[in-house]
Amino acid sequence: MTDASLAARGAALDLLETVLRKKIPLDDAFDAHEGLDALEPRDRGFVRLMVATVLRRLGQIDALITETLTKPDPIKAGVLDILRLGAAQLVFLDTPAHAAVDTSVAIAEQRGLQHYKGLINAVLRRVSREGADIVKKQDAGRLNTPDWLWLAWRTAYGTPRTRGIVEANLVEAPLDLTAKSNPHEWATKLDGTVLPTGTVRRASGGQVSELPGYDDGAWWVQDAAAALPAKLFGDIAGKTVYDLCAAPGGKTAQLAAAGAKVTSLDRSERRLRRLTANLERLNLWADTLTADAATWKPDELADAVLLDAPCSATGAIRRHPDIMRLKSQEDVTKLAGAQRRLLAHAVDLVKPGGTLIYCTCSLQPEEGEQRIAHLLSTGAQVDRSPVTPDELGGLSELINENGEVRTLPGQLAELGGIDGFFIARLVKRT
Ligand SMILES: C[S@@+](CC[C@H](N)C(=O)[O-])C[C@H]1O[C@@H](n2cnc3c(N)ncnc32)[C@H](O)[C@@H]1O
Repeated sequence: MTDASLAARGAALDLLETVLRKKIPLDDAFDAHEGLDALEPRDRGFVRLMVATVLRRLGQIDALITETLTKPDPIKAGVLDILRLGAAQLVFLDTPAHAAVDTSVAIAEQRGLQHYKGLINAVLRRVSREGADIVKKQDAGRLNTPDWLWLAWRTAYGTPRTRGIVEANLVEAPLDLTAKSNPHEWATKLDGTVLPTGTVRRASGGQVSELPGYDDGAWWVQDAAAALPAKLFGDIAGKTVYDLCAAPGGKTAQLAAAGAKVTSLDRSERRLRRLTANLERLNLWADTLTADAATWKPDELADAVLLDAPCSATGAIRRHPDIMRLKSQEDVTKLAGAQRRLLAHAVDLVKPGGTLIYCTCSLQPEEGEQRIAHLLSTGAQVDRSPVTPDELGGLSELINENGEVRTLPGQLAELGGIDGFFIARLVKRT
């Protein structure tokens, strides 16, 4: 057991505790952890993989631990987290048994939990012997999905499509990139493929910043579904666009690359700094502004407005499994209220005849379909402008009966799936 392997497990334990108990998103916890910089990139990658696997498979792992516990007594949170990380390595990450068990016992010692070393050793040895058979019999998709999400998705999409969502959420998403131009050329250079919608897709893994074209700003990371809203403005060259919730800037970059005159707003100064840095790398330009999009009053109305509203992000669980452990139905209700206010105000920022696109990376109808239905029921001066299959590379299954885009993670499975997204295009009445 090396110092590095122990340090990696220690960092993973810290991160798991930060997400599960302090309710801090994994990306933020990762950025703030001081010990990670001392690790090799490969070990840092393994830390993230261990934590993401526990968060993705928490229901299965907890059921497995319960089944293999020698005594049914409740276990201390710190001990449980060590067991969870150990079990994830043994059953899902193919870590050799001695490495997973020995490091787990050593971490317990380091954290003042020496009293539990015997229990950790016994449970993990049993998991290493019986774990694979036990998880084979589990209903993985259902066990790992919190009840509130399972019920909400079944109500909205029915059981077969919910099955598709939860199965897709078990697997890490591929790496999707938007190329500034020539996606086919970049797909060849990056050993990827081009999806019907134009996204360049390659298998996940490795350091993104080491890939060809990163330093030259030839492309940026953006899920295939997240790349759709900006495309639905059509030919946007020379038009004024307000990107109201813009950071970290994936959609601003698309609009700027397409020749639009973009003003990018975000309430968070910190996130807006990331947007500026991203645009700099890409050699693209937009006006930026820290402001509340629910009240911001520009001097002029825009040809086009994009509202990529803050949401529960339940469509992005493949990439961010922590969402399942952090969000609740109360969050969805609260966010829907904010979206309602942002959407009503966004209508007022569009010129007559101009286009408003509303989108969220949520699977919850309260943050998608219901927001548009509600807006239209209030008599807002906009009409739906239905999306047609040719605008999505022929993928008609991504369009609902109202001409809105509704993607589900179980769709396009043969191509590697797609994040869950909702997109509505509206036109301001003249
Ligand atoms: C879904 S993210 C946007 C992603 C971005 N459009 C992209 O493509 O990279 C939502 C953003 O909305 C911002 N936000 C939340 N409430 C806001 C408000 N009232 N006014 C402006 N920005 C807001 C958040 O800081 C966050 O950066």
